[in-house]
Amino acid sequence: MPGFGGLEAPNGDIPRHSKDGSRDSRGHLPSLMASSYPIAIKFIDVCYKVKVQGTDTQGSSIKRMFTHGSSTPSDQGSTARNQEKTILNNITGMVSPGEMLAILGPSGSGKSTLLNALAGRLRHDRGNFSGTMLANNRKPSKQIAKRTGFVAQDDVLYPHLTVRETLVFCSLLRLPKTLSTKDKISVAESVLSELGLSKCENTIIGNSFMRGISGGERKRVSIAHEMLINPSLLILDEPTSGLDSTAAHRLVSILGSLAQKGKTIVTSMHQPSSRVYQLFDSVLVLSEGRSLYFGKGSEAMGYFESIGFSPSFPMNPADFLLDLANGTWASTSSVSFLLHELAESTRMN
Ligand SMILES: Nc1ncnc2c1ncn2[C@@H]1O[C@H](COP(=O)(O)OP(=O)(O)OP(=O)(O)O)[C@@H](O)[C@H]1O
Repeated sequence: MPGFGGLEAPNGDIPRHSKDGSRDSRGHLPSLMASSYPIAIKFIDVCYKVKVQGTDTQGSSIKRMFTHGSSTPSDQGSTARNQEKTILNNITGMVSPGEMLAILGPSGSGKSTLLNALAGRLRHDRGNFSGTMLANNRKPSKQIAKRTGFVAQDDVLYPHLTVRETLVFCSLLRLPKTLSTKDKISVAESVLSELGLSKCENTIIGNSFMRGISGGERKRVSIAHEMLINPSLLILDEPTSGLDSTAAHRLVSILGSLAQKGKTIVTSMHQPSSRVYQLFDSVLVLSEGRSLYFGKGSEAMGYFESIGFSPSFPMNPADFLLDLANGTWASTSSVSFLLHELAESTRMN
């Protein structure tokens, strides 16, 4: 298990790009990919509940639509009432600089909600958030938010621009005025090559009507877009969705190399291959908003075996964990049974 100590942030507000655009002894801009401000994240007992509207009689609101509001005898007495839905239920974990944490779980298990919570993007007016969220052992500040890059599931890119134009345009808009135009362009070029986009730099982004770059390249452009501001914490929601396993492996390898440069990477993933799974330092497995496992990816199978859950033939660990989270692994492995076993083993340790 990763230690819970976390790195202390350096004192003061260290700029991500030096304000005067100063260069090192060889005349280069400061390294863009190395993190000058490491961020360690801890989240403890995170809960998120939302109010959803329910009715006493199932389907009565739909029936009312078809009967133009006139109530049927069976509807009489049914009233709309607010029910509370728990989307995240006591989720605890941490990730340090230099590490990649993968959040795994079936569709609807709460992965995106947790990522939004970690990025400070949860709408508090839409739900009730509780728990502790710490960045470098303190309440996340605005400085942390500025150093956080978020790559959403659905990217928004201009289809008519080429890859290079996209990144240069974004660099000119997002980087500080104190950097010269030439330096901003060189930042864009450096990110472009770091993410392996040089081959397609002059191809348009495209969309469903105009053929452009491939799906994998598109995902890398979205990541590059965030990398321009040299974030210390990079959060990605399903960056490999729609990619084949080779492209997914390539993309996650790039994320791994960013982590090795001191960045903190948190990513959700739907169905990683075993090759991709090996690249994760730690994994958090969610099932219906509850945590089934948090720890080193390499120790997950051994852990489940120790409490009586192991596949009868060699399996991709990610597939096995997803089967557990879905409750489809074996007849006795319903999620509630598994959670009961986990609770028992925690109580005994
Ligand atoms: N504001 C909200 N109001 C009501 N339900 C919500 C709200 N936000 C999320 N949910 C529900 O919470 C559950 C978790 O959603 P979330 O998007 O976090 O899941 P996910 O694991 O990321 O799913 P996917 O892999 O399909 O993207 C879903 O059932 C979703 O419908």
